[in-house]
Amino acid sequence: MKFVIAPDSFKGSLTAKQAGDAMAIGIKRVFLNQTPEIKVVPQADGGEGTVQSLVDATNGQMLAAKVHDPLGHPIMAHFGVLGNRQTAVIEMSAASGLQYVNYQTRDPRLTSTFGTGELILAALKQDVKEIIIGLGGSATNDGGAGMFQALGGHLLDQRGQELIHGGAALKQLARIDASSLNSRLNQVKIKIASDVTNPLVGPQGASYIFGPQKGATIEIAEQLDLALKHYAAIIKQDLGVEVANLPGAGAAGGLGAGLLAFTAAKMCHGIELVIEYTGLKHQLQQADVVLTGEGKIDLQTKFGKTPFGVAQAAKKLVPQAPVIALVGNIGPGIEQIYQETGIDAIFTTPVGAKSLPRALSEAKHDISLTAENVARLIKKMSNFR
Ligand SMILES: O=C(O)[C@H](O)CO
Repeated sequence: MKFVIAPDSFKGSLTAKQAGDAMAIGIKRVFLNQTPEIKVVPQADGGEGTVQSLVDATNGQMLAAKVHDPLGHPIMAHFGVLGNRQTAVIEMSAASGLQYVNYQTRDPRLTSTFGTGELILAALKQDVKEIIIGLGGSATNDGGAGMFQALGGHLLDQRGQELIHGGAALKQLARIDASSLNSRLNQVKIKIASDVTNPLVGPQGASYIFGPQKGATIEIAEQLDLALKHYAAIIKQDLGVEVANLPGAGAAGGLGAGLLAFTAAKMCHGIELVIEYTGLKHQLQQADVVLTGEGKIDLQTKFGKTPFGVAQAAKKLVPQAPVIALVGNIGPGIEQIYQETGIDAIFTTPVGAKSLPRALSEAKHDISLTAENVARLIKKMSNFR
């Protein structure tokens, strides 16, 4: 019997690999003497945990770089180099994420993706041939302007002065000078693993939809949207690239647009990239049971989150194998999840009623126990066949 275990991380408690290993422990307890084949293939969808999952799944390496946070303070941020040594993987939030600001300091008019550009420079120094950049969880709304400046580009106002950092300053942009952009950028492929498909501007754009979680009031969101519209117009004028309405351009405060405008980046679905780079499809061959999971499953899952991607791949390759999701919590819309994702059964893992901190600290034990129960059922059922 072959089990393929391909979960996302359980945010706040376990990495995807730790969650997968916990499931494997539970299964082994049941199939003690039969040594089933168990493949743990950690997954992610481009959001938080993507670097760790890809590094774990490929026996890669985590590296640290000194960069600047969204407000310009020096920090150490991590990125990964995959086992093939050809591919670097970055989460923009490692340098420019919401975790670096608080209620008092958050201000998307001022925060910058400069640190993400510095992380890209650190990845370029590793002599890789491609860079995967995960977008999402940002504290920024600068359209990737800071990233461009860190990479050697210049954003100039009417007087030829460099723009200061932050989304609000984009309103002053008069000219883009990409002549001194780091030349290594032309030699690498850049793939964007985006968490959303929103455009850069307009009612569904970066400022109105994601600005509020970064501290924007309605007035500030309006100001930032106008600044991004102006930025997109200058990008079109100087570089001939139309970014305003591209799907995903509004991800991570418009960093999607910046990457598409200033580099030859390709926009991809996060989970599809991760499935490809972790070799999940190969591992799924001959699988009898597929286990996946995440911290919370809900309606958003069907918009490309990890269990959805895993279930879709499994249904194509091994349609007879049940796909079972072990999750920390189930949100609304479970019927739709069953109908539209290909997941056959969902089990919550916390054992008994407990507080969130306890559920998080006991996650490993509880996930093993739930996997053990699933395995007991599978074993019994397989005896009937
Ligand atoms: O960072 C953000 O703005 C959101 O996660 C959407 O990408």
